[in-house]
Amino acid sequence: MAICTVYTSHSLNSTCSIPTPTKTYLGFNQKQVIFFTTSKRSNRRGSSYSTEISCAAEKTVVIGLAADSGCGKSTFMRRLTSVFGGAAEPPKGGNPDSNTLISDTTTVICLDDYHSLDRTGRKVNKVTALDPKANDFDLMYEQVKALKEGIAVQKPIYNHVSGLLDPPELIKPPKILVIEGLHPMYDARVRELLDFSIYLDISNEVKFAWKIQRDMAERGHSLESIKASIEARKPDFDAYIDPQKQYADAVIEVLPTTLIPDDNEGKVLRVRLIMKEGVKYFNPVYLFDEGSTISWIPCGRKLTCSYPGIKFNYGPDAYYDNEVSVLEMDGQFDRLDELIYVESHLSNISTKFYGEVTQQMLKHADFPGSNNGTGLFQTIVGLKIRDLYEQLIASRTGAPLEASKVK
Ligand SMILES: Nc1ncnc2c1ncn2[C@@H]1O[C@H](COP(=O)(O)OP(=O)(O)OP(=O)(O)O)[C@@H](O)[C@H]1O
Ligand SMILES: O=C(CO)[C@H](O)[C@H](O)COP(=O)(O)O
Repeated sequence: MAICTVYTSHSLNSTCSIPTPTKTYLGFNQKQVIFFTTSKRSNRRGSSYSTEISCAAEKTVVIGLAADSGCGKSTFMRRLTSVFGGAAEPPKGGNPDSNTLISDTTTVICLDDYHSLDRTGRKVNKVTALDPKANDFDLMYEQVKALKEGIAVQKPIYNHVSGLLDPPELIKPPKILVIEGLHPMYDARVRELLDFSIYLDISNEVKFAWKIQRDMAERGHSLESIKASIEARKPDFDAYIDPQKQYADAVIEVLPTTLIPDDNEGKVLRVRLIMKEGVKYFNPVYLFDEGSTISWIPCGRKLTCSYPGIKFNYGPDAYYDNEVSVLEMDGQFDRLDELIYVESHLSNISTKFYGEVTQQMLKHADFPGSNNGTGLFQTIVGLKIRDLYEQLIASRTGAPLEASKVK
């Protein structure tokens, strides 16, 4: 049983399309839809959005994932949705260029959809997509808030193929809403709505290597144009995107290896999982002994390590003004099945059975980063998010948590 709020018809105003609750009842079934209505308002592009009202009892859990373009958000999302099971697909029968991915449990929306200026508009106004002036944070806030409260929204679509703003698509409140893109933690109001936040912090050297790999090899761009595009984005990236990492509950930092002196290939990576202490329902992962400082080279008899080997570090640290735990992996795995050896030395990884991390990594061995810390830490963060979701839901319904967790 849960508390449901009944919404009745309401007068519209120009800034808010969410009706005012009038009565609160105790004891409705969690999923019961109490009332349905439609509200309309105009946005600055002249479209109208309708709002569907459902019972707000089972509130959506909202996760924010921030990173620059081409920094592995889609790959991370594929790992995350896989942890929850079921395939993630674009809305059925909708715009073929939709950026949304829906699975049984999760809906991933791309914040590019809140660009208020299309490609031409940005060119005319001489702003990049990273500039807040090119994005509608009021609408982002209203819609994420509505979804969190169990209210469906008509979300705009930014079409990356045409560079235009397409007609909106209906997004229903999922169990877990992931908002991924350039600015999930930029606007304080949106930030407040997040139950958990992640920042993918890819160093310039590595970003460049990944961009070359994708945009040169797969999209036929020239080296000069890739360099120019990174340089053109850098000032706005530094001003508006990078500072968001201070707010993240978990940061996955990707740096060049230190195992190969003066490495400039960017293939072997040093990856750091920076986990904020004191976040409700999130217990940082640790290696061997919680709170200690550990350095571990696991290349003994149980793990095949070719040059330059693998090195783990773990320990407490400070990040911005926050107390954090940092787990670091430098190097790459030769054999993914042997990851179980590393997994068995990690604690608080929120698996439901022994070897679940290794199983997930083997399942997606073809995803970028599966042989190094990017894949490992993305998988672990996915499991932590599942755990956080289950704890949050249990706390709301008062149901006991299942006792099947291994770690
Ligand atoms: N962990 C990784 N290791 C190596 N390369 C990676 C990794 N993650 C991503 N890449 C490279 O970066 C490219 C972009 O990855 P992905 O599509 O996941 O990023 P994105 O942030 O969603 O990009 P965009 O915002 O441009 O759609 C991949 O095609 C791949 O070449
Ligand atoms: O930083 C980005 C987010 O992924 C894109 O550059 C932005 O969305 C603009 O997209 P496009 O280049 O397709 O017009």
